[in-house]
Amino acid sequence: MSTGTADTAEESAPADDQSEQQEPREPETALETARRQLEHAAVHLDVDPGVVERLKHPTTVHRVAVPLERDDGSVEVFTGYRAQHDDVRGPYKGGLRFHPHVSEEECVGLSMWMTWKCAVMDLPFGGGKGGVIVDPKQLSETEKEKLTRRFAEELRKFVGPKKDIPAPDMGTDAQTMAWFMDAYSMQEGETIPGVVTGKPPVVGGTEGREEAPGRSVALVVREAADYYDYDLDGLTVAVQGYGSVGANAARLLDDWGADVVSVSDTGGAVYAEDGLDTHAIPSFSEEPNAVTGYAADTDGAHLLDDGNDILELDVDVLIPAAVGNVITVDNADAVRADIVVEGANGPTTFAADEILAERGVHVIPDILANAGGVTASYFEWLQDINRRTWTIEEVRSELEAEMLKAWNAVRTEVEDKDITWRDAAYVVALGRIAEAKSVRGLWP
Ligand SMILES: NC(=O)C1=CN([C@@H]2O[C@H](COP(=O)(O)OP(=O)(O)OC[C@H]3O[C@@H](n4cnc5c(N)ncnc54)[C@H](OP(=O)(O)O)[C@@H]3O)[C@@H](O)[C@H]2O)C=CC1
Ligand SMILES: O=C(O)CCC(=O)C(=O)O
Repeated sequence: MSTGTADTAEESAPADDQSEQQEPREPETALETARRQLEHAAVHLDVDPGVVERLKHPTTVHRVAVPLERDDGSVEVFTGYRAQHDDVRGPYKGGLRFHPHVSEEECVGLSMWMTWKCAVMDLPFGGGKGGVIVDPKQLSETEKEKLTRRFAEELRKFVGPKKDIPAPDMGTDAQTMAWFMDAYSMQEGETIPGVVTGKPPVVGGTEGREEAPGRSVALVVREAADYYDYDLDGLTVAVQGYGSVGANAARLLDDWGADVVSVSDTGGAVYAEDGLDTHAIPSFSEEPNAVTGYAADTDGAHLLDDGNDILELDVDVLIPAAVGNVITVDNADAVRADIVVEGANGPTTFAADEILAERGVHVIPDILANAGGVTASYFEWLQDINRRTWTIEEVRSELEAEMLKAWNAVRTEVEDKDITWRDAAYVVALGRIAEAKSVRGLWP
């Protein structure tokens, strides 16, 4: 975080000039992982190498200074980014993160994953991602609002319902999106709900957006369990991260009969052999850091020695749903789950992915598994444009239909080409993007 220094708002050159020949460090940055995944998957598709090369780079990265007057009267200047990766299929789309580890490189990597995610789901969007380097837990509600409004003002020229549509991600939520939409609309002189998605329904948000990424993770777990002949009833599941994605996935799987034996947050991981009562554990937005309290108060539940041990539990399905780079070369051999369903973006490094593949662990990638979030965002965008609201039942049923369509498209590539789920998801996405580029005649 920069304090008291005036980084002027500026548009920086694409953050992409590192040597691609260097041996990647472990853990890799999101950008390194995204590029290596792209190269790996492109081999399985007859696609112009020029297109692949272009897709390793973002179109633009906006870097802005976000000054904030704190409640005590002092002024701090935070740095924010918006990376815009590719828009051949439609406006840039992707979340905004408030987190101390936000960086330009991370935003670029995450924006690349958004491009693939939207293409896997066949949504008319490209990929974007942004954020502010800040720990939102250290800000009061008023400070969060002021920071969000100023960030929206700095990004105003670069976003819009037909240009780039932000949404929630780590450390941001529906309230953040409402402030962002209000600040943007005030500058534009009219209410423009479609500038962001993930808003509260009362200001143009859709029902079901908050639960959607977790719901899609649960749907994918259900399909993967069925594909690999596991019974959903009694399926053992561990979930790292008990926020928007993790808690919604855990609770739905619990409702469907799975045994969610462990969940975690930054305070630690709680374990109960017979399954946890997931509804009794408050999620991050309901009460941050509540997992440890639940463990202390509940018979039959205990904390694991180290929160990260959750990744090495002997369960049928592991759902990393917190942050990136948690499965690395250091622990990939110790993962004992049969199936990993990625709730977070980029939880598995490229090298760890190879280890898991060699060991026969099936990894269902983020760009498919957590795509329910952006799919519900698409539904919200449609509702905003049409000034018409959908019921929660409509959202859930359309979401399930879209997820099954994407799952089947990816499964077909897995079976036809005998490749991993990640490569298959990339093949589906890349095929659509390359075709769009070819038809539009965009070059490079
Ligand atoms: N929200 C969305 O719409 C979407 C989010 N994602 C991705 O899902 C992931 C989680 O996002 P989201 O659920 O929104 O985030 P939230 O901010 O709602 O929750 C994050 C959760 O992860 C926990 N956490 C953070 N670091 C660790 C760690 N090292 N070990 C264990 N738990 C940890 C937090 O714990 P604590 O409470 O202690 O801070 C919190 O419970 C991110 O990778 C995000 O990009 C993907 C698709 C859509
Ligand atoms: O809903 C969206 O637009 C994007 C959500 C997101 O950031 C993600 O899927 O990683």
